Amino acid sequence: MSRLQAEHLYKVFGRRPDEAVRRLESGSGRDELRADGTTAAVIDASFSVEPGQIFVVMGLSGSGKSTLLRMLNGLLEPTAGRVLFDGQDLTALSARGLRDVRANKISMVFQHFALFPQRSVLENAAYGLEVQGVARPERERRATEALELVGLAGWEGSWPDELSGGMQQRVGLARALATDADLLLMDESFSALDPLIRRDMQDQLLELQKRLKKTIVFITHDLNEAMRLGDRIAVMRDGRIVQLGTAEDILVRPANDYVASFIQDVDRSRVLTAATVMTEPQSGGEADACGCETVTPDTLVADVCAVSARVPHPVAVKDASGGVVGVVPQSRLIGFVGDEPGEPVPCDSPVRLPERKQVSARA
Ligand SMILES: Nc1ncnc2c1ncn2[C@@H]1O[C@H](COP(=O)(O)OP(=O)(O)OP(=O)(O)O)[C@@H](O)[C@H]1O
Repeated sequence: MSRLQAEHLYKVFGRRPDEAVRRLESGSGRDELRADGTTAAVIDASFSVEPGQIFVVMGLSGSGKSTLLRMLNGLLEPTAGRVLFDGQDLTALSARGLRDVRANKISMVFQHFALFPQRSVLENAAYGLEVQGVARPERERRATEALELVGLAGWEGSWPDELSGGMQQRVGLARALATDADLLLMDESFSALDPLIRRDMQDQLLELQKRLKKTIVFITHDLNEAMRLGDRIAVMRDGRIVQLGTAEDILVRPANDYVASFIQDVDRSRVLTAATVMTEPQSGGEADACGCETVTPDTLVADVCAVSARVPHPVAVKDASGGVVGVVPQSRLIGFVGDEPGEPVPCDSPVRLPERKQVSARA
């Protein structure tokens, strides 16, 4: 069962929202409604998030990301549609039932760290557990563990203003992890950080995720961040999800001109993998017969290029059991960099070079 499902979610702000949904369903656009003073923030959003997945919602400012996220944790009631969490319809829960789910099963990590300045790092990390009513010794033990997970062991007694931005965000992450919630909702969590620290946090999240296997919905306006983090990505525009897929789907098969224009500046060699460029291994070929360097299907194309420069023949792609599942000839890599999917064409008028005179070694 999916951990989280959104079924035909709509959120309309303003007058007569139900009528607005009917108009949207019968083809009216967001701009038509806006002319009447109504904002369609989210229009017909459907998707599911599997346990252990990082699901990224990416879009420009005003595209509806935060509104969507707030419907996923029940902070906002959808105008139409349902949110199912482990099969349970959040939209049908009582206020109390919803509070329980939010306190115990869902954690939020915000862009602005939302730390209490007059509480220690440990108390901040334990805050979610305090809300759950967990006794002090137990919550301090779990908060200490969570701080260790995010690399902040030893900082428990410090105050938030003694920490850098990146460290403060890690306290926010520790707070979310300490509650043992199954679902983490991260709203532009790394957007306020400097680029290098941001990258560091992305790496750390991916590293933690390998161990913890949480289900994460991550909101961002940054396509590169979406591509680095997302197992699946929903691209939003003007309230609608315009494409839903893996980073590879979006890069290789953009759904429309809007998505295509978005991906123009993405360095594809740092997103796409050997699996996208490899060809069938030829039986009896060199790739599986030698001890040269090899790659795995998920090696980034940029790294395959580096290996290819060191290996005198197509690079072998091996799976976890060591079997060759494909090869990457250098011409494929050059074609990839130059965005040329075709094979080399034979030369139609080879130029004959004059034969070189043999130069005697003794001369
Ligand atoms: N409470 C509200 N009342 C009226 N309109 C709202 C409300 N909340 C959001 N909106 C409108 O809904 C649309 C989507 O807003 P939302 O904040 O969800 O977008 P976003 O993609 O998260 O943008 P940002 O990245 O700037 O936060 C915007 O046009 C916004 O002005």
